[in-house]
Amino acid sequence: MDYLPLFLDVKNQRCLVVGGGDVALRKIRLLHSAGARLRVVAPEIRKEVYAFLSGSHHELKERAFHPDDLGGVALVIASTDNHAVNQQVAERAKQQGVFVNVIDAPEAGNAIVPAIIDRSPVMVAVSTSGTTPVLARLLREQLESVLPNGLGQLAALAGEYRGLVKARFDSIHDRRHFWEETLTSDVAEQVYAAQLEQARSTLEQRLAGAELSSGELYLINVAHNDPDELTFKALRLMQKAETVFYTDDVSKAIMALCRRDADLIAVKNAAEHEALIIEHINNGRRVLFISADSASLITISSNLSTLLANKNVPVHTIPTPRL
Ligand SMILES: C[C@@]1(CC(=O)O)c2cc3[nH]c(cc4nc(cc5[nH]c(cc(n2)[C@H]1CCC(=O)O)[C@@](C)(CC(=O)O)[C@@H]5CCC(=O)O)C(CC(=O)O)=C4CCC(=O)O)c(CCC(=O)O)c3CC(=O)O
Ligand SMILES: NC(=O)C1=CN([C@@H]2O[C@H](COP(=O)(O)OP(=O)(O)OC[C@H]3O[C@@H](n4cnc5c(N)ncnc54)[C@H](O)[C@@H]3O)[C@@H](O)[C@H]2O)C=CC1
Repeated sequence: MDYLPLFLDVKNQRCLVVGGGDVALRKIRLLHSAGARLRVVAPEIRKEVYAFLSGSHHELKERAFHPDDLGGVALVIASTDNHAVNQQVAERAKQQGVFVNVIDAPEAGNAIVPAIIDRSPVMVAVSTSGTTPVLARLLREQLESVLPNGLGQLAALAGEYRGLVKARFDSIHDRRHFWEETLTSDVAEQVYAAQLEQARSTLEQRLAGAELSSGELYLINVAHNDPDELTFKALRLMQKAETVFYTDDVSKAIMALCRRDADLIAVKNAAEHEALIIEHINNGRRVLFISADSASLITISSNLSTLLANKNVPVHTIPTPRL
């Protein structure tokens, strides 16, 4: 990882943009929409910038960059069309310990502006670490087309209820379960259909009536060991599972798609882990057993089915067994 992705609160923070051309305008709009106080320095500043930054808490200076411009700033964008000037701005900013984004030479600076999907409060940012900005844009466009418009409203609504949900469920595990179910339930559909009041009442009903979660078991065979060959269902379950038992023949690329906070347990001899698997399920956890070896999956599947008989535990097997 060459860059650390982070979301910064720049409200009321002084941010310096050196340059006042097309690219600078794009960055100025972005900083402005995040509530920054701007200082723009350039011999020629596009007129849109004046129209845009009319408030008194912004400073516009129609002259070349001077190192004193860095005084008191939280973040710098070097966005002139003069490579040497951009380098100088970057050097000075880094000397002063201020993060700087350089629009014509990312390696000269230490911050990158990503392609952004803004469904505030939900934000998605894509970067190619400066290698291929057009790819970042194309990915952003693809993601835009699959992310519902109402995503921000859903997050805002859920945010209002976090305190109540915390009070309702003692363990983080049950809270997580509640949110995973709720955020993929009718509540989400109602928010997306702009029926906010209805969504609110459905959420409240779920909160009032929700039972403590029961465990689940997912059995996935990844014979191909290639992430591109995974089905949507396999991926969804991999991202739901809180405990993952895996055999060492599963590729790293596939394991990387499991949820980040899952407990990963390496398995040599599946039979030795059956009791532990059952224990996790009985504790209400969603357990995944994943292997590239179909024989070991068939064995564990039939052993666990016997042990779980009459327990009403949902079991999902992928690929679906053919009769
Ligand atoms: C390193 C970075 C610096 C930074 O942080 O600004 C950078 C650098 C450079 N961009 C160049 C060119 C173009 N950039 C765009 C567009 C975007 N560029 C953005 C970010 C970044 N660009 C950062 C890396 C992001 C990452 O990690 O991937 C986006 C995502 C965000 C934004 O700027 O707001 C925004 C898309 C927003 C969106 O649509 O969502 C287009 C137009 C297009 O694609 O339509 C072109 C013209 C096509 C071309 O020439 O490639 C050049 C060559 C200049 C030249 O040749 O003269 C350099 C310099 C170099 O690479 O050396
Ligand atoms: N990061 C990105 O997304 C992209 C970066 N680029 C790069 O960005 C560069 C700038 O592109 P544009 O904004 O379109 O150029 P532009 O010509 O519209 O603007 C250049 C600006 O730099 C200012 N400037 C020049 N010398 C200065 C100095 N000493 N101090 C302060 N300001 C100074 C000018 O007054 C002008 O406002 C291009 O040369 C290209 O290398 C181009 C496209 C996309």
